[in-house]
Amino acid sequence: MRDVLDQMIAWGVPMSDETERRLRRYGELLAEWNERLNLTAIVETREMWIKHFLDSVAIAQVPAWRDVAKRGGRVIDIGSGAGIPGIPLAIGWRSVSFVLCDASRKRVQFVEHVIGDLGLSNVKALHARMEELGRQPGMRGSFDAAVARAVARSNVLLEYAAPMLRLGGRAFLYKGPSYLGEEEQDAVRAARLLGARPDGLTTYALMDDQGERVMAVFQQVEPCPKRFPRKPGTPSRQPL
Ligand SMILES: C[S@@+](CC[C@H](N)C(=O)[O-])C[C@H]1O[C@@H](n2cnc3c(N)ncnc32)[C@H](O)[C@@H]1O
Repeated sequence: MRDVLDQMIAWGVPMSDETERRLRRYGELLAEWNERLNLTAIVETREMWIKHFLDSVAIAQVPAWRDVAKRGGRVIDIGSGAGIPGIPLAIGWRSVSFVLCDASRKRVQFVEHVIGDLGLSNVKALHARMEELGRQPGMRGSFDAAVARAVARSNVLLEYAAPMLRLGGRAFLYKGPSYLGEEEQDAVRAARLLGARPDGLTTYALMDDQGERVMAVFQQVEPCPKRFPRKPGTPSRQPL
C-alpha cells in the first residue's frame, strides 16, 4: 500500500511507522470481524485502503481541518458505523480527541474493540442517537468539528451536527458529486435555520479511479436554536 500511503502524505496527513501499523491492523480487524458483523461491503485490502482509509483522511486537504488539527480540537463522528472516518482520523491526528457515535450497539462494540487493540487513547465510542446527544449537557455545543460519511442527506446531517458545534465550529460532510445540485440547495437552506452557513467545497478523486468525492464544509456562526435537534426520527422523516 506504499502508493496509498504516499498519497496520504501528499495530502498532508501526519505519517509515522506507528500510523502505518495501526492502519494495517485496523484493516485486519475490519476483515476479521466483518464475517460475523457484516460491517462493510468492501473486503478486498486495496479497495478498503482507498475507499475507506484514503477517503477518510482526504479531509487533510481542507484548510479548515488544519485549524482543528492545530488547536488539538474535539471532533464528533456522526454515525461512525465501523469507525469511518473517525478511526483513520484518530490514527492520523493523535492530538485531536474524537467521539465516535452510532445508534447500532454491535458497531459501537466493534469500535470499542478497535480502540483497545490499537491503543487509541484519543477516541471514545458512544452508543447513542444524535437526536439525544444533541440535548445532552456537556455534549451540546462542545465540539470544534463534526464529520459524517454515508449517514443521511445533508439537511438531516446538519440537524445532527449543528447542535453539537461550538460557535465557529465546523461540519465536514463527506459526499459524492451528486451533492452538487438539489442536495446542496436543501443543505444551505437547512443551515440557515440551524445558525450555520456554507464554508467551502473541496472536490477530490480517489486513486485507481475509485470515484470522485465532494467535501462540503459548514460553519456554525450563531448558536443553534434550542428547538433543534427535534425528537428521534423526526430529522430524517421531515428534513428541514
Ligand atoms: C451506512 S452506515 C455508514 C457508517 C460509516 N460512517 C461509513 O462511512 O462507513 C450509517 C450509520 O449511521 C448510523 N446512524 C444513522 N442515523 C443515526 C442517528 N440518528 N444517530 C446515530 N447514528 C445513526 C447507523 O447506525 C449506521 O451505522
